[in-house]
Amino acid sequence: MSSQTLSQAAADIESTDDAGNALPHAQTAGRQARPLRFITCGSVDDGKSTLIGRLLWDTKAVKEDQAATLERDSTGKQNELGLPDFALLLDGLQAEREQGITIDVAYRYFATDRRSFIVADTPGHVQYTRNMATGASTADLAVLLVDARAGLLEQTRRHATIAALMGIRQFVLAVNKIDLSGYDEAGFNAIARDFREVALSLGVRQVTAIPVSALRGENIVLRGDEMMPWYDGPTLVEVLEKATQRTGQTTGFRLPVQRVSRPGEGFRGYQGNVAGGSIKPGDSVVVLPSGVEANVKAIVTYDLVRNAAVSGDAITLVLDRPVDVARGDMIAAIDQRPQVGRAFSARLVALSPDGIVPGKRYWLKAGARRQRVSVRPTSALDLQSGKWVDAVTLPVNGIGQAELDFDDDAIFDAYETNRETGAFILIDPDSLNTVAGGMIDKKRSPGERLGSLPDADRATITLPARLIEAFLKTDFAKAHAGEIRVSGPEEA
Ligand SMILES: Nc1nc2c(ncn2[C@@H]2O[C@H](COP(=O)(O)OP(=O)(O)OP(=O)(O)O)[C@@H](O)[C@H]2O)c(=O)[nH]1
Repeated sequence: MSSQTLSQAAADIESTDDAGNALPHAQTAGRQARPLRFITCGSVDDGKSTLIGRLLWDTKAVKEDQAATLERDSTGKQNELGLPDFALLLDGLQAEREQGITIDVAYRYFATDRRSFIVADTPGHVQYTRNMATGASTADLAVLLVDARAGLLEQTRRHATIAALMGIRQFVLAVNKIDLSGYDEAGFNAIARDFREVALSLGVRQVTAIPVSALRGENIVLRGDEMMPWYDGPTLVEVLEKATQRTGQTTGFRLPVQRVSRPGEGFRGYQGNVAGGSIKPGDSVVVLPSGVEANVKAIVTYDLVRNAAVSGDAITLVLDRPVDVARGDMIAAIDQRPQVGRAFSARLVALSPDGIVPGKRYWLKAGARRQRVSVRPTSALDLQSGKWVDAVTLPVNGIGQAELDFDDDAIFDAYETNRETGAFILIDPDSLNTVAGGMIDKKRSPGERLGSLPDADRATITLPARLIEAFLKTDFAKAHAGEIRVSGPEEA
C-alpha cells in the first residue's frame, strides 16, 4: 500500500467516532492533530526500554546521528543475535531520571504514515507510582509488558489497576521475549487469558494480547510470521494506529476564566482556554458559581473574530449583557452544566513525602481557581495486592479516595467526563509544595460520608514511623483516637 493510500485509510479511521459515526470537521481536525498518547509499564528487565527502542528504530524515528551512536555504543555489547542494544536509545532519559526531577516521566515522540505518537516511559517500581500515575493520566492506551517465561506478576496487576484508575480503557498486553519461550503458543494463550480476566475485573474490555520479541523486532512494527505462524492478530504498531483517542471531554462547553479583559470603555471579554465542547455566537451560557445566564455575542482570538471555537482554543468571549465575571469563574453550556457544590469525592495520588494528612486544610488549584479545602482520605489502593483498603491517610506515592470539603462553592466535572475540569492539584499552604494530584469522582451531598469500597479488605496500611508520628499529632487523630488503627511503625 502506498503512503498516500495509508494516509487516506488513516483519515477514514479518524473521521469516525468510537461508534463509527462521522465526526464534524472541527473535531476530526483536532483528532488528527493530536498524537496518540500511550504509556508502557513492566517489571525490571521485561524489556520495556528495548521495546520502546525498537518502536523508534523500526518507525525510523531514530535520527542518523543517534543511529550511529547506537551502533558505536553497542559495540561489544551486542547480544547473541548481533543486534544493537536498543535500550541504549533510552539512556539519555535514564540520565534525566537520575537527576531526580520531581515528576519524572520521559516522553518520546515518533510517527508512522498513519499517525503520530507520544510514549510516556514510566519507571515500574512502587516508589515511582506517582510518575506512572502522571503518565497514565494523559494516556489513551497502556502497553503492559510481561516476560513470556514468567507470565503475569503482582506488578502487572498493580500497573493495570493504576492505568484503569487513571481512566485508561484500552490495554495492550505485550508478551515479550517470546523467542526465549520457544515461541510457545499455548503459554501465550494462557497469559492472555489470565490478563483478560484482570482487565475485566477493572472494567477494561478493550484488550489486545500480542506475542512479541522486542529484541528481534517481531510483531512490534514488522510481523513475526516466520517464527509465529500461529499468530494472525495485529502487530503492536497496528493496534496503536487504530486505537481510539479518549477525547477526555464528553461535557458541553467549558471556559475556565483566566482573565477578564477590559481594554477600554464598552468592551469586556472573558479570556481562557476552552476546556470542553464548542461554542458559537448566539449560544446560551451560564456563569458559575453565580448562575447568571447570558448569550454569546462574539468570540475573539488574538487577531480575528471567529464564528466558532472548540476545545483547546484560546479565546476571548464577549457576552450580550453586562455580567459580573471574575478570574476563576467558569462559563459553561446552559444545558450541560458542571457540578457546583461544597462537597466532592475524588481520587488522589500523593506526590509529596509528607503524604496527605487527614482533615488538613490545603489549597486546591484547578485551572485559574484556588480554593481552601479540607481533605479526608477514606481508602487507599494497596500497591502490592492491587486491592482497596480502608485508610485515613495517604503516604507518598499512595493512591486513594478522599472526601473534599470546601468553604465556598466549587465547580467540577467528573474526571471521567472531562479530564481538564475534573482534575486538580493540592498545595500545602505552609510549604507551598504540591502534595497531590487529584481527579473528581462526584459531588457529595453535604455531610455525606464515603463508605468503604465494595472490595475493601479490612486491613491497615503500614506507614513509615515519622508519618505515623505526624499523623497521631493531628487534631483529627486525637478526635478519632478510638477508631484509628495504625500498624508499624516501620522505618522510612
Ligand atoms: N531474547 C530477548 N531478549 C530481550 C527481549 N527484549 C529485551 N530483551 C533483553 O532483556 C534485557 C532487559 O531489557 P531492557 O529493555 O533493558 O528491560 P527494561 O524492562 O527496560 O528494564 P529496566 O529499564 O531496567 O526496567 C536486555 O538484555 C534485553 O536485550 C526479547 O524480546 N528477547
